[in-house]
Amino acid sequence: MLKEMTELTEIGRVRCFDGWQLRYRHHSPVLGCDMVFSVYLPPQAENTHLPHLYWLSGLTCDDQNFVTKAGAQRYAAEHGVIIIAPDTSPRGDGVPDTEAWDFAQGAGFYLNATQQPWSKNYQMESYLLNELIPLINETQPVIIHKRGIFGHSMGGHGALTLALKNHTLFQSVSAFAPICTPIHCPWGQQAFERYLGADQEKWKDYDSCELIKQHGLPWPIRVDQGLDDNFLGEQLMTESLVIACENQSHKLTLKMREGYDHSYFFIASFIGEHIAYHAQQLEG
Ligand SMILES: N[C@@H](CCC(=O)N[C@@H](CS)C(=O)NCC(=O)O)C(=O)O
Repeated sequence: MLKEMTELTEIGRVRCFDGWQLRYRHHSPVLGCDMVFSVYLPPQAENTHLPHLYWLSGLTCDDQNFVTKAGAQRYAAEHGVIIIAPDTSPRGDGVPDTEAWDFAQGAGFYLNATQQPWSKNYQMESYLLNELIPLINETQPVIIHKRGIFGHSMGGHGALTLALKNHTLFQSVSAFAPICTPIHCPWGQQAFERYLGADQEKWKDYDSCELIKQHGLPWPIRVDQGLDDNFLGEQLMTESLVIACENQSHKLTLKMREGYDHSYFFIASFIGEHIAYHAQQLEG
């Protein structure tokens, strides 16, 4: 198993801000398919191990949306942080899929499915925690106790829930336009019903607002949200996160950004602030 995990094939290497934007393929025993992920190594990585961030993307994305649109490399080079961008679901002909753009391939919701036919492959939570993180620790120049996580929309939900459940594994978290309470919005309800089944009690383990009720994080949550985001009211429900944090006296730094929508133009506008935020949180 370990040997299988370490067999990485480099499929991309591009110079970027004096570092390298890399892309790898590997077989994932956890997901039962081949997976692709990207790693940005800033120039400092030539000589030393560095703090690192996992970026989780949103619906319809693979690793390339963030790599090509967010403009993160400039700031990662400035602050000396490595960024790992995984895919958003298992992939390939052998993996069950649907016609819908917001369910199945491209929409793994960073959970472990329990229902057929999804449970065989849709194990993104285990993939990230038990396979990709050990693989990165083994193969990239990362400081293993300086690990942050951030993401967008479905990936914001993933970042928040994974951080809330693993606050010794991660030391910082932030999100752009996260799905704050998937158990209450159409995207989440559709996905959780099919991945996790009808018992809504089981859904709570993947809902940031529920997890904040159960236990908070020892460090703040940082969120940016565009006020012109078409998904804000029906799908993202930022207000629920505000209330959950207020009720638990949990520190939330929320920036509502006037005029910004849900796109990567919004992410690109504030990615520098998020990377600086994580770099500071991971300092010391
Ligand atoms: N149906 C639209 C909406 C989905 C959407 O906005 N997806 C966000 C994440 S929830 C995204 O990052 N899309 C890819 C991109 O903008 O590159 C699409 O296919 O892009």
